[in-house]
Amino acid sequence: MLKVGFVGWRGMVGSVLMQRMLEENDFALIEPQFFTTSQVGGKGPNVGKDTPALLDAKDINALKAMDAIVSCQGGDYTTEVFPQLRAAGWNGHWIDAASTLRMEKDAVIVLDPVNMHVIQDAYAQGTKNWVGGNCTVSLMLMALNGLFKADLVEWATSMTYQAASGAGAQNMRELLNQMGEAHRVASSFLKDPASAILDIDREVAGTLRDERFPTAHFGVPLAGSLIPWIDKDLGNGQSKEEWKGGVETNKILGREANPVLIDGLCVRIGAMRCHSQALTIKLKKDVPLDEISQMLAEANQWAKVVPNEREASMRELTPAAVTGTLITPVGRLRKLNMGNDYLSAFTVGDQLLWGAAEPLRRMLRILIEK
Ligand SMILES: NC(=O)C1=CN([C@@H]2O[C@H](COP(=O)(O)OP(=O)(O)OC[C@H]3O[C@@H](n4cnc5c(N)ncnc54)[C@H](OP(=O)(O)O)[C@@H]3O)[C@@H](O)[C@H]2O)C=CC1
Ligand SMILES: N[C@@H](CC(=O)OP(=O)(O)O)C(=O)O
Repeated sequence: MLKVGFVGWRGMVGSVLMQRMLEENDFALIEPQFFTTSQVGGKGPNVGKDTPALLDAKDINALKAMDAIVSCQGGDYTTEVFPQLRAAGWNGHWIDAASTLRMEKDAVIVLDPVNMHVIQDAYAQGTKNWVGGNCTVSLMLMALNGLFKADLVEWATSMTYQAASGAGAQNMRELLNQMGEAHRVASSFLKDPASAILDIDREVAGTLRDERFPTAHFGVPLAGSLIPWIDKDLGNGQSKEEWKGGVETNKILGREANPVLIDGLCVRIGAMRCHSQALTIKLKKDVPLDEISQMLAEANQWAKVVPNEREASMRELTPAAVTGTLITPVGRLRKLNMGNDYLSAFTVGDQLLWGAAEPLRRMLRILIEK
């Protein structure tokens, strides 16, 4: 049985991973060892079987005893520990949620429903570093898999609506505190059906701009507003999140030599854990919409096509409908006025499931089944 070490299992991504592994009965197939950076000697999570006490996640000798290590601990941990482990001669499989190693030559970005061929080729060539993709990129590829498989995409722009969870657990809490504060200042007006909406709006706008409004994590209000920048400023007008859209998509697809052009704007909105994105896709040729829908629906079992109708879009193509599920619905499919080779699409996906934990879980499963 594969000895698998888990680091970062009690964080937000790690907890979702544990939940999914329990649902799929993965722990029955491995010998798990849990690590920690803060609670050495403590008890690991309940995974349906006895596990040894928590070991120190920085103890290279303890880590070296593992056949595979799954880390959801974060980029700083990877930067510190991974090179030491390899330098110490460890030759096991490293599966990571952090972005640190994604673009390294000896690492594969894993999203097996989309790039099983890339994973299998790399495995055969001895690759041992497997990294989960950026959530926005993975969710876009899960939904649009059919179009990429058919090599129909000449270029695409992605305009995103990204949830608070992408910024971390503290940011989700802050969003709710901001919502609460906005409601609090308006509550006496809301109780009075005769109150003027512009009075309510003035109170809310006032608190959003008040220096006491809770913004320690986002830096600015998100509730009642949005933030049109995610991740670092690359200095060329592009955010790092936007840069990832192009480079990670092509690396996942194994198309670095012949890249598909992907670019867009990434925006944070007040959703909890589902990222959405609106795409404009330039097709290589005019393909009828029914054929496109069929390709998308057949590409993988999670890419559900939602009819481009008001009711269905409002009910099925929203963060509220998708949160906590593995489906990556795609809808608003329409030929744009620019021409029959211009397609619009809208997708939604849970950024902690397919956006983070699920590709790692499935990669571990691929290794278990080898
Ligand atoms: N958030 C996201 O949407 C995504 C994140 N990722 C990547 O995954 C990695 C981890 O992110 P995320 O899960 O958000 O990180 P978290 O901050 O939730 O967890 C990271 C670690 O913090 C420690 N920790 C300290 N206090 C607590 C607490 N109260 N509850 C839980 N854990 C605590 C734990 O380590 P210990 O047990 O050792 O103390 C935990 O493993 C990052 O590299 C991120 O880039 C990837 C895709 C999406
Ligand atoms: N940057 C993403 C979340 C994330 O963790 O991305 P990455 O794994 O590429 O660092 C977001 O804010 O929504």
